Amino acid sequence: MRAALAATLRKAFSAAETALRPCVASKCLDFHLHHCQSSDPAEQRPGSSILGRDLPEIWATPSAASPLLPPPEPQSSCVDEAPTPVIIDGKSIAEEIRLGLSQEVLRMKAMINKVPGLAVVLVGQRRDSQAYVRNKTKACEEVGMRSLMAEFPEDCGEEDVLNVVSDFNRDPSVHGVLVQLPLPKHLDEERILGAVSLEKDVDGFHPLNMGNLALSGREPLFIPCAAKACVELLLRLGVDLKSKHVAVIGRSNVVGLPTSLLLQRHHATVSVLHAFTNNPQDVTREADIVISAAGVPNLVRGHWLKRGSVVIDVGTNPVEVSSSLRCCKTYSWTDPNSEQGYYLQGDVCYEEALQLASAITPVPGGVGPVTVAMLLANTLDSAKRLYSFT
Ligand SMILES: Nc1nc(=O)c2c([nH]1)NC[C@@H]1CN(c3ccc(C(=O)N[C@@H](CCC(=O)O)C(=O)O)cc3)C=[N+]21
Repeated sequence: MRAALAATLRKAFSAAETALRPCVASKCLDFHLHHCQSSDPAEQRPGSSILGRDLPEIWATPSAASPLLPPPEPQSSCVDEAPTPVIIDGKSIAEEIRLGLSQEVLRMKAMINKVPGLAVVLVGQRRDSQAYVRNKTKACEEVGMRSLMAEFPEDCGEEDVLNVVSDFNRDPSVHGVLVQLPLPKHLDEERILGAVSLEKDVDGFHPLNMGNLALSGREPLFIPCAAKACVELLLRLGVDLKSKHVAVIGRSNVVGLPTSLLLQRHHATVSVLHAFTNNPQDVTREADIVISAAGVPNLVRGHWLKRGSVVIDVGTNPVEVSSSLRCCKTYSWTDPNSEQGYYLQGDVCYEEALQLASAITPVPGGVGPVTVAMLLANTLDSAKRLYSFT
């Protein structure tokens, strides 16, 4: 498996059109701490992490001799075949991350006899939420963590949910509390998310964690899992985010907003597109990297993409099997969800994007599994912080 991953990464280095610097696939244990080593000594400071390096904000002043207008881009006339894109294998990357986590869990158990615990609160009967929560609890058990779950019917009262959140906050065996979103309309999401203890907010959705992610020089206790997954995948691909133009489609609290903030901490140039953006395709066509988290199946079409761009599809849209939305994607009858009456469709029209992208995440099997791995990583970090275990 490791050899296959290394081969994938080697392929990524040669295929990605973006300026790639040599980077060794990070070893399991330090997977979310240290990434590419730069040849620039100024960039080799300790603390280089998923949060990005702190760099001084110094604007380059154009010299008097420099022309007012940049020279025109050389018009490429080549009509040669597009190179085969790298399909980013989120499933095996997540597996590798989980392997590192399970080793850390074992070490913690052996040294201090503690095991990280994650508590999930699920309200209602949404089939997709049930499937995600199942994935989370299964992944927890796989790495030797404890998982707890509180389930409520769709029509439960707000106080019931708040009570269980505060029970989990007080439970010393719980290090992470996650309230699965979306909540039914009658529940006050803000109030419920705000009730999760800051130290156990492994989703990173607490306003203080989100605020600290936005403010330079500050460190949140937790970074939202999907944002972390996107950046982790890009770093593993060897993409140097500094000065890359990234178009983030969507500005949700769960994905779009934290992803755009985390990318800025990596000194990427970020355009955030949303439902009120005019001609979003004009912006995405200019982007080196497109990250879509709009929740709209097939929103991103081939003509939205620049050739050689990296495409990260965070959309996991459950589409009813009977629906006619299957315009681009070859429907897979082997998808386990098809038995449940729906299958997962990304935001990106995959077949069209394959013709243009240098690297792309599939749905399923792309960002999703890595997001779950990041949740486990946050839970482990939380337990480590509580016990001052290094
Ligand atoms: N409090 C909260 N935190 C979240 O992080 C959160 C949330 N609520 N609500 C919904 C979104 C969505 N999300 C996914 C996580 C994993 C997969 C995942 O594992 N997907 C698999 C397939 C899943 C399946 O088998 O159905 C894949 O893409 O391969 C998908 C989506 C987390 N979210």
